[in-house]
Amino acid sequence: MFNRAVALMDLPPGLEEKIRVCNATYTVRFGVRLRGQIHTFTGYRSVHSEHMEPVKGGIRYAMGVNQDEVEALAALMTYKCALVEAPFGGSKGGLRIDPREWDEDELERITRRFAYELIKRDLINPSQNVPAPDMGTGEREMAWIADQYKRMNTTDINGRACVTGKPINGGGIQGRTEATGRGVQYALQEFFRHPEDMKAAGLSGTLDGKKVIVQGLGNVGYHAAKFLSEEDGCIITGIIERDGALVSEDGLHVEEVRHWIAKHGGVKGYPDAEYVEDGSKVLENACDILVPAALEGVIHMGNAANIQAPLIIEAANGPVTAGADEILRKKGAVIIPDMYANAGGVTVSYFEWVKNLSHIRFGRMGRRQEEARHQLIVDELEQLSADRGLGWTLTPGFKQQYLRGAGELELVRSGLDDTMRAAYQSMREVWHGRQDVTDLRTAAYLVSIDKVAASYRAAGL
Ligand SMILES: NC(=O)c1ccc[n+]([C@@H]2O[C@H](COP(=O)([O-])OP(=O)(O)OC[C@H]3O[C@@H](n4cnc5c(N)ncnc54)[C@H](O)[C@@H]3O)[C@@H](O)[C@H]2O)c1
Repeated sequence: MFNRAVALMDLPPGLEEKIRVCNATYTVRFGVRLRGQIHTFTGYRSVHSEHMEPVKGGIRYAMGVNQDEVEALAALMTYKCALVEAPFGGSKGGLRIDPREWDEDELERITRRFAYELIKRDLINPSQNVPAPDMGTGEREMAWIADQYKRMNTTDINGRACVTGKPINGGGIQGRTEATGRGVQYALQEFFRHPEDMKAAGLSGTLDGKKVIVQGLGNVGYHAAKFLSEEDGCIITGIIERDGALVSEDGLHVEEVRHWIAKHGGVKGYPDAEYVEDGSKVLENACDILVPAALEGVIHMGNAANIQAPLIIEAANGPVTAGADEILRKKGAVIIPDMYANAGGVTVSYFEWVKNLSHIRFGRMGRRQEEARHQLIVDELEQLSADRGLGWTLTPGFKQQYLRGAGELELVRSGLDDTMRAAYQSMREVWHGRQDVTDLRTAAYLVSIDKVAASYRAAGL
């Protein structure tokens, strides 16, 4: 898919290869004494592109983690950050572990040891490499990593910015936990503002009443499904989880299904819905919008022709394989690509990082006369960015809300909404503006590779 895009670009000779390759991948194997014996774990941190630093990307805990996967995900982070103008290069990390096999104390020891290995090599560092949550990790793991960094760098005043997705009382920012799911919602809201785009998928009207199937009720899928059903009137007709799927044409109650899973360990037995043991078959059910929000490669050459959804939004990273992408495009389905669709997480991570580095409390100060102070802070942040060539930009909505003394959550939401709208506009200008571009993924690649190339050209190699 990268190749399809670069074939349409006029890059200087050799730059395409420089952008494509992953700069470095560090593999770590470490032992932790647990349950009376030493267990050896394998982890990775891959840096795809350092055209901007720090580099950024989540840390995933899953048994399927391997070098190829983290490198592909690190590359995706480069393009994602460029597309939403978060001033970072791309990185990704992973630990080959099934987190459900270990209790909390054990996971803390494993996480701290993994973090130690990465911190001592500057692969976790506020100015060089800043991880975030991904599959199998969340704010708890990020808090352990931040604390580990602090212990090893006691005098680093910017230490909190070494990782994002932290809990609020540990230097996090409001709205980060749900940011990726919220971004999926904003992306769909933006798509449904454009009749021409809806028409391309054979859809019309608004999100209200649209039938949605979601795969994965984890961090991303749960929040996306919750917001779409509670705030936009979507009907969640299918939820696919590890142990099977639930189907109900009348709509599933996302919060209740989530509670059921927490209590029973899976969806099986949930009342008032049909249970389908082979959950992946439900990806093929008729609906208006399909939201794969769990694993990569779930829509492949083997099932792509059977997918009935006219609109697929890639909430997960890489849920549609390259072969399936082609089949779906030929069928006329529209795919909102991962590099845009799930960029809400890194966008709000960027706000958290800026908050940590600026040592400024975001949000309401309580008094009208604070407005002048807010203006000063905005001016100072922009000046700092200009002086140091950091490329920080405060979006117009964010600035407006900040100046009127909005709370932190409002700031985060408006900044995220601005970002998702602007990035969508940049993709759709290419999608509709060029005869040789017929899909949003190619458009997204063109926009982002162009930005990465511009950075390399400006910096020199
Ligand atoms: N967390 C973030 O901020 C973030 C940001 C960008 C992209 N992503 C991507 O979104 C995807 C999901 O991440 P997450 O953070 O929500 O992970 P998570 O671990 O919170 O949730 C994953 C969910 O998928 C379910 N699942 C696992 N195997 C499944 C299967 N075979 N069939 C159906 N469901 C299955 C799990 O039970 C779980 O509910 C990943 O591709 C991740 O890279 C996450």
